[in-house]
Amino acid sequence: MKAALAQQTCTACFGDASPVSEAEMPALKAQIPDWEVVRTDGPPRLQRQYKFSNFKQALAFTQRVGEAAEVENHHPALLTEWGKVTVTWWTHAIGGLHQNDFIMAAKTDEISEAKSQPSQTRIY
Ligand SMILES: C[C@H](O)[C@H](O)[C@H]1CNC2=NC(N)=NC(=O)C2=N1
Repeated sequence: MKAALAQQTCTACFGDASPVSEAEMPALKAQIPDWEVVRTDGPPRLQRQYKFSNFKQALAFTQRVGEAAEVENHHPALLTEWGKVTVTWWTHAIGGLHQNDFIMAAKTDEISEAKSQPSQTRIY
């Protein structure tokens, strides 16, 4: 069996890479059930909103997702608000959805499930 999406790594993606086909979509989508495929306004995108109890936690989550994006060289749109973060994944190079977007959506879910880091102790 293929490794779970969250355990996979992104492949380098260029303009000639194949987008995920309509036939492949259901099996991938089933692994990230809380994500929505948004098809309005431009390329199809994967989108999910995560809830938090304050701005600080939302910002810390945003930072962790950003760090994962840098590791994989695949970057989301992140909207950080009081108590919520909206994460949107798509592949700019192909103007659509690539396997990388599904991998990163699964990794984002894992980050949200990980115990949050204790906040830094202030020394001043
Ligand atoms: C040059 C660099 O590898 C590319 O611009 C990467 C960076 N991060 C990216 N992120 C996303 N979401 N799509 C891309 O096509 C993309 N391309």
